[in-house]
Amino acid sequence: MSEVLADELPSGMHRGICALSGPNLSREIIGSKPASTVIASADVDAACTAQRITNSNLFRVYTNEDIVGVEFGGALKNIIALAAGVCDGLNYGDNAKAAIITRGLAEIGRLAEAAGANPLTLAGLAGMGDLIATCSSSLSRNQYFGRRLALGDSAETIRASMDNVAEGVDTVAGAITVANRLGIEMPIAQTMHKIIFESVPLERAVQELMERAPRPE
Ligand SMILES: NC(=O)C1=CN([C@@H]2O[C@H](COP(=O)(O)OP(=O)(O)OC[C@H]3O[C@@H](n4cnc5c(N)ncnc54)[C@H](O)[C@@H]3O)[C@@H](O)[C@H]2O)C=CC1
Ligand SMILES: O=C(CO)COP(=O)(O)O
Repeated sequence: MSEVLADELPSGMHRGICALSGPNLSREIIGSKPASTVIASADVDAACTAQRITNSNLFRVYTNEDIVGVEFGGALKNIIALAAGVCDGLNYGDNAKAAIITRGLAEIGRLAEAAGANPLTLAGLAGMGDLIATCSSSLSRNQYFGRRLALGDSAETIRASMDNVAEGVDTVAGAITVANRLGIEMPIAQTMHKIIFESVPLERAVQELMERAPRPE
């Protein structure tokens, strides 16, 4: 998103571009429940200004200079939330869900680092934090989409039935394109791509994920 803004805005405004991301399910925030987030910008002063404007006793805002890491964390976690929804919908249990979250974070980190992010950013609120919230919460639209896939609904049917956007669906294709370009393996994203865009039956796609050659963690 920051690249799109830079393309559209005059060059004098580029240094002020910030990205906000974190475990920020909007219904909880609207309900005045406490939350934390990250505002990232290559320009520390811009991030600090945005922090001053948005920080409150209910919304604790941290700054970060790694805008690439914050944006990749926010975008890619939606794909893993789709997979977490599939996992829940198939009643695979908590061990499988923890594996999806943890190995999901590993593949998000690989791609983000290859794109120039600091891997430590992905251990923070915009990475691990948002991943936990989105993969665990029944409020997540991406997780809901995954659960519906597991119930046998097609992506088109689910999309047509939703008022709002499960962003991970479109992000899957973009992430695979970037991953292929950078030579990064993203097995969970690739599995979601097979299920949503290649009509591979769900159980077969999951079996293929589990039957990949064993490797070090
Ligand atoms: N709702 C939430 O809890 C959270 C949302 N976000 C992110 O914030 C952003 C907005 O979220 P919401 O307002 O909840 O989503 P929403 O689904 O309610 O609204 C998205 C809006 O974008 C429009 N849109 C979709 N594709 C478009 C396109 N190609 N061109 C122009 N407009 C398009 C849709 O028509 C819709 O009005 C998303 O990126 C979402 O992932 C992040 C954290 C939490
Ligand atoms: O990004 C979110 C929480 O931080 C919201 O997740 P969904 O887009 O899946 O609802």
